[in-house]
Formats: sequence, C-alpha cells, structure tokens
Amino acid sequence: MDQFTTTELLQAQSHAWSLVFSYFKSMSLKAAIDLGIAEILHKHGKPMSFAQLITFLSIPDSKSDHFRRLMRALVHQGIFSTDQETQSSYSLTPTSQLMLPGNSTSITQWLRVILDPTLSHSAHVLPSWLKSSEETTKTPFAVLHGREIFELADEKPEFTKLYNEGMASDAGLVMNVVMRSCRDVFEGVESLVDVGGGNGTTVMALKKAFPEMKCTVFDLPHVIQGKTDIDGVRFVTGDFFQSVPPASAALLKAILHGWSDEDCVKILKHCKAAIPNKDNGGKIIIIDMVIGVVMDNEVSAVETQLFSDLLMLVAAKGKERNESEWRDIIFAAGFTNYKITPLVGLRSVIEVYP
Ligand SMILES: C[S@@+](CC[C@H](N)C(=O)[O-])C[C@H]1O[C@@H](n2cnc3c(N)ncnc32)[C@H](O)[C@@H]1O
Ligand SMILES: O=c1cc(-c2ccc(O)cc2)oc2c(O)c(O)ccc12
Repeated sequence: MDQFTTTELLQAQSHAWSLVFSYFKSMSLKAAIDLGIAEILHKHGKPMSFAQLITFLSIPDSKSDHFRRLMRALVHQGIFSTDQETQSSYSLTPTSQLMLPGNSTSITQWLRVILDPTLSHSAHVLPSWLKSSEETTKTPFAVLHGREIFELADEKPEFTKLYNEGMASDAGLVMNVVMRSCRDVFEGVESLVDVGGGNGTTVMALKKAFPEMKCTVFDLPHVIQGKTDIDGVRFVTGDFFQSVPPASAALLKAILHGWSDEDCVKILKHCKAAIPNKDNGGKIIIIDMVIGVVMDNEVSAVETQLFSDLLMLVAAKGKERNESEWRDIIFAAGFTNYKITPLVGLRSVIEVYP
C-alpha cells in the first residue's frame, strides 16, 4: 500500500474538505441572488457600507453577524469586493454585475435553472445509473423524473418556463461577445434559421446587428406557442430530427452538446439539406464549447468545461466535445471543412461548410 506522510494526508484532507464544501460556492451565490444583493449595490451607484446594506436588505439586527459571514464568503469568492483597509464597504465585481436582473447580459435565470433541484438532483442518480445496464437509453434525469428534459412541459410547466428563460439569459451575453469579436461570421448572411432557437433572444440580438437579415426561430411547439412573427422574424414549430426550415445559414447554439454523436449527425444532415450547397455559399454556425480550446490556456475554464460535460452526462444524452470529436461528427454528416474561433470565456464559434 502507498505510504503517505502525515503532512501529505493533512493536505489531502484539506483538499477533500474543499471539494466537499464546494456546494457552498453555488449555494452562497444562490443566496446572493435570492436576497438581491447585486441589485441593491447597483441601485446605490457607489460603494455601500455594511450598515446601509443590511438596512436596504431588511436584515434584522439579530442576523447582522450571520449576514456578515455570508458577505465574507462571497467577497472571498470574488462575487463582491470590499475596500482593503476597513473591509466594510461593498461594491459589485464583473461576476455580480452578471447577476443584475432585467438586462441583456444577466445570467440570473440561467443560474437559477442550473441550480434548480429538478436539474441538480439528477446528479444523485449518476452512480446507480452508471452501474445499471438497463438504463442505456434514458439519462439520469429521465430515471429520476420519468421523462427527458424536453418532454416535461405538460408535467412541470414551471420548470420548463424557468429552463427556457434560463437558456435565453445565456444567449444575451454570448451574442454580445460574438458580435464584438467575430461579427464577420454573420456578415453577408441573407437568411438564417436558429435551430432550437428557444424564445428568440439570440435572433433578436442578431437582428439588432443585422436588421436586413431574414430570420427563422425554429423550436418545439411548447417553446414557440404564443409567439407572433414580427418584421423579418418568423417563429416555426417542428422537430430537428425530421427537418429544418430552409435558410442561407443554420445556427446551432447550445444544441449539439445535448445529443449523442449519432443524433448530432442526423441533426447536422437536416441542417445541410436546409442550406445552399458548396457552390452557393451555405454554412452552419455552431456555438458550443470545444474542450481544451480556451483563450490564454485558462486552467479554471477547462475545469468549468469538464463540469459542463458532467451536466450533459446527467441531464442530456450528449457531451462537451474536443476538436477531434467535433471533426468526426462534422465529416460524418457530409461537410467538407470547418473553422473554430474561440470566444472569450468557455465557448467557440465553429463555422461548418458543405
Ligand atoms: C439548451 S436549449 C438552447 C436554446 C438556444 N439555442 C440558446 O442557446 O439559448 C435547447 C433547445 O433545443 C430545443 N429542442 C430540443 N429538442 C428539439 C427538437 N427535437 N426539435 C427542435 N428543437 C428542439 C429545446 O426546446 C431548447 O429550446
Ligand atoms: O440542462 C441543460 C443545460 C444546457 C446548457 C448549459 C449551458 C449553456 O450555456 C447552455 C445550455 O443545455 C442542455 C441541453 O442542450 C440539453 O439537450 C439538455 C439539457 C441541457
């Protein structure tokens, strides 16, 4: 048996405790969102003292010390900042800026859906699911809930609403980055179908940058229902395993990571049939993670990509892919070339050519 020194074992204990307590990272973040701390600091417009903060948040005096401990942990994680000397006035950081509700870069709803027990409890099923030979067609999510995530609309309408809003709140920030760093990807595209385009947030960001572009938002009936076409934007219901509406380009944002290689090839083939051929300039634009492709080789970004892969393991039939895995499905669907452009953060834009 390996022998470790007492020092090594104590260091290992500290590492293990840190992993065990990691859920307090997400739970303290959720507490900050539920309390609306970022909103209060934002409205105040300048650093806020602890006394002001507890008054605005209506924290009773009897809980002020408890609240200070929550703030200390949040500051330590970089969610809020405090002045070095007195440690008693608080400000927003870029991370808490993303928690402000009601603007296009807010990820509040996205955080809520990822932390919702309907989604997060599926992780408890993973060990038994891995050992079971019967459960190969169902995800851990479906073992827990009896249905896959996109089949829950009738049974859990509130979760489905939260899910659709959460996905939309991710679209705002990502499209902001795309428009600033690789706008040329969409330059000259006359018409575009956003395949699995959710509530249309991505398309609305595109229309803002390219008002002439004719856009179609294509998604399942329960997502599209109640949406009315507006000038240059059509909402179309359907199933991307059957067919995809025609356009000069097809966008797949956060779609393929949710499906197996075999399913991705089917979806990509339907997209290929929907766009012009090689000689007529059609293309597919994928926005998803490419594992290991992160700007400045940021180690924590790769770790986040691996955790996102675990989310796909428990909640979907898909996976986050490295470049070689992307290449395999792209060529298997009959495309001849592709180009990867990493975005700031976790994702890349992959242009795919017939
Ligand atoms: C992870 S969400 C991504 C939404 C959007 N593209 C975004 O990035 O915000 C996946 C989307 O695919 C849609 N979807 C799932 N299965 C589908 C199918 N068979 N046909 C069309 N859309 C589907 C879901 O309803 C959902 O809106
Ligand atoms: O549960 C999910 C979550 C996502 C997801 C995660 C992060 C993002 O930036 C966007 C989307 O995507 C999913 C998906 O594509 C799927 O087929 C099932 C579940 C989820």
